[in-house]
Amino acid sequence: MKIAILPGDGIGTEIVAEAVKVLNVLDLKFEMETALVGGAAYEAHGHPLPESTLKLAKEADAVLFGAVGDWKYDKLDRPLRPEQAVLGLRKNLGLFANFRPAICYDELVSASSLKPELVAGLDILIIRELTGDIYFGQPRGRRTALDGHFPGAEEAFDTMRYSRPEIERIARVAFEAARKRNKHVTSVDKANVLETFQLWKDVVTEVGKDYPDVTLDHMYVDNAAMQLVKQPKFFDVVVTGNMFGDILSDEAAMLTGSIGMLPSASLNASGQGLYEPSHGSAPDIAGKGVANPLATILSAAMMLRFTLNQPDAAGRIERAVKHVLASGLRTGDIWSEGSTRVGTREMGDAVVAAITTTKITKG
Ligand SMILES: NC(=O)C1=CN([C@@H]2O[C@H](COP(=O)(O)OP(=O)(O)OC[C@H]3O[C@@H](n4cnc5c(N)ncnc54)[C@H](O)[C@@H]3O)[C@@H](O)[C@H]2O)C=CC1
Ligand SMILES: CC(C)CC(=O)C(=O)O
Ligand SMILES: [Mg+2]
Repeated sequence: MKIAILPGDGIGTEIVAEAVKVLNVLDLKFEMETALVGGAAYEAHGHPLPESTLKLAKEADAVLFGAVGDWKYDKLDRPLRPEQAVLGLRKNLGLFANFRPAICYDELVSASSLKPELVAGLDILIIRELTGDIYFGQPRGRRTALDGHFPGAEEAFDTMRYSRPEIERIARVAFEAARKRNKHVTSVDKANVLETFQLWKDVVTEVGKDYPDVTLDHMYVDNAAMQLVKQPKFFDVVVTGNMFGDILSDEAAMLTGSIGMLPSASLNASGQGLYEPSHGSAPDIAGKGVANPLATILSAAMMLRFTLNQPDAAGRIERAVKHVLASGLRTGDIWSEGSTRVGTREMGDAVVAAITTTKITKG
């Protein structure tokens, strides 16, 4: 089992180190190879996604990714910006299906931004299409406007687009996932305004006919943003496009206590995957040793379950995380009165200790 380790920038290096530490105590044989990506790769090689990093990612069974980006790269041309590395990996590896589970652990109900009764027992799966939409659509660029409100002015444009097969395959992923859960899919769109999402809604509805056992409803994205905080437990599986999924998953993170709790898996058609926390490089706290590593550690668990076929090991990590939370340890983002504040490394150490010294064994 070969894992490409791509820590990236900012807190990426701190949180990935903790996930690697956890993987190393599982008594499994991994070959791990680390490479630069994002701003770190730009500094060293002049490109955020060097050929050697891409090759490593393609050849590995799975990629464990931290995060990329920093405000200091804001003035770089877009193709050289660190964020292009993660977009490039997603596109090159064909990672079209992004799973972002938003689970509110019992111990973190009080850390949620919502009232306890709204989030206790919360378990939502956001399935975000990851290789299409306005993030990848062509054409895009800058030009002098020929029409519109200000002809002659400089303008910028991006293109939102989805093809029928792209929608169909992500819809199937969502319905299949719902079958293993509470058999409820909410497709989030903006079909009242956008042609792209009218097609989205039509195709999801058609695919839904193959899944009569799954309840399908459709919701406009503005309403979905509201319902997520009004009655989050209405949702089971949410399927949506790249941009709406990006935004809604950060919102859903706060229902679980923190963006530092939201793992993710990005899979291609052959089950190869890139695993990363849903958050970014958090330049505001980078280097301080305070970032929450649990989203990355839980992403490593997803990697073991989804790609490396090690469900027992994945379960051990997940139970260890619960054990650590139950013992009262909290990084700053999930801290509340009465709990014990720890840093990134102590949190990783505690998960390792829970795996190695407590009764969190196989099975
Ligand atoms: N997949 C990736 O590599 C992503 C990269 N980015 C990039 O990251 C950089 C920063 O972006 P932001 O908008 O600030 O989003 P961010 O997700 O990095 O941070 C947003 C807020 O959440 C906090 N936060 C994030 N992760 C945390 C953790 N594990 N523990 C505790 N607090 C945490 C940060 O301190 C910050 O206050 C930008 O360059 C952005 O483009 C953003 C999202 C994803
Ligand atoms: C570079 C961004 C699209 C990454 C991001 O915000 C995400 O994947 O959640
Ligand atoms: Mg995001």
